[in-house]
Amino acid sequence: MAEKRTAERPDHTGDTDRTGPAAGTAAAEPAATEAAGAEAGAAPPADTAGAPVAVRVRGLWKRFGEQAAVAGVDLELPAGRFIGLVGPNGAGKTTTLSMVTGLLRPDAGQVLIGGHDVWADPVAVKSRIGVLPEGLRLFERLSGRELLTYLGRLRGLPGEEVDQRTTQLLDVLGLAGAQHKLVIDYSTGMRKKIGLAAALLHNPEVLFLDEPFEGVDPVSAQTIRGVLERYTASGATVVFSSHVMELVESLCDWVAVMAAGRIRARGPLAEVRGDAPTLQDAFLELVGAGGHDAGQSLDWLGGGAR
Ligand SMILES: Nc1ncnc2c1ncn2[C@@H]1O[C@H](COP(=O)(O)OP(=O)(O)OP(=O)(O)O)[C@@H](O)[C@H]1O
Repeated sequence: MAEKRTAERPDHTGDTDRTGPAAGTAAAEPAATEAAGAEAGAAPPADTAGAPVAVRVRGLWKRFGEQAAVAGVDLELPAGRFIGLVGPNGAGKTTTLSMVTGLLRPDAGQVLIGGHDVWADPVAVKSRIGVLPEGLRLFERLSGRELLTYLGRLRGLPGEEVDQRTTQLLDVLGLAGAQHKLVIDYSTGMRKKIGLAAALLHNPEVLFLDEPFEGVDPVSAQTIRGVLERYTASGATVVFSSHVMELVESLCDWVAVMAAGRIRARGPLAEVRGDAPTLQDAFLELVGAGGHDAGQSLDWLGGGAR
């Protein structure tokens, strides 16, 4: 299916950062046939309609063997928004976020955050972003407080400031009672919350969260929501991936829908949803799941003859 809306958008004249692939990007451009099938070579998208851009992605590719996990992603994410990256299993969300945050080197393409190239200028980028990746690895033998203190000092924050922010974050996220417990003994939800605290500690401009609500109870989810809403209200940007459409619909004001390594639609939530009653319906239509066999072929499953 063609991209849903961006073609109608006016060109973004303030977009001066669109240079070719960075010197720091690793491999050569993918084969011309593949690039032609995606967006490479086409005019870059004008996603943000003149709004300040927090993250600019150009021609991003990643292959694993024969498979193109990310197949020519061009994307501009507007600053100060709550942005949802949604897509079915295996769509390429994690691979994209890993490349955007400097955790995985792309085969081709460029990512700019605050105008800095993620691969050519990693220190400048890493001071501006916070990341809560999928399968977060933590220093398990530190307590929650020790972990935050250590990471805060690594970020170059003064000790007193780290202490104060650590106390506040532990308190707001409901971890004050567990601050002296070793991280290895934290539950899944507690790990998400300490990971979020670590990602927020240096007050980044852009926060990337891969499935931040997975394993988090409803009370904690509400707390996290509050923290993130306050954060975006101050002009910062949140980019998060999720499968839970209701959550994306209730939290995000801007979404990008990804399937088979490509962006299928992007823009303000209401525009991407279009005439569909819910984002879930729009999503199913966009990713072509409408005619999918929802288990009817499993006629042996359930009651009756065994
Ligand atoms: N390290 C890897 N080696 C080989 N294939 C990989 C690797 N990482 C991802 N892939 C493949 O790339 C594709 C995209 O995976 P990715 O994890 O980015 O998708 P996703 O949209 O985050 O999926 P999910 O919602 O299920 O987490 C998948 O087909 C996956 O099997």
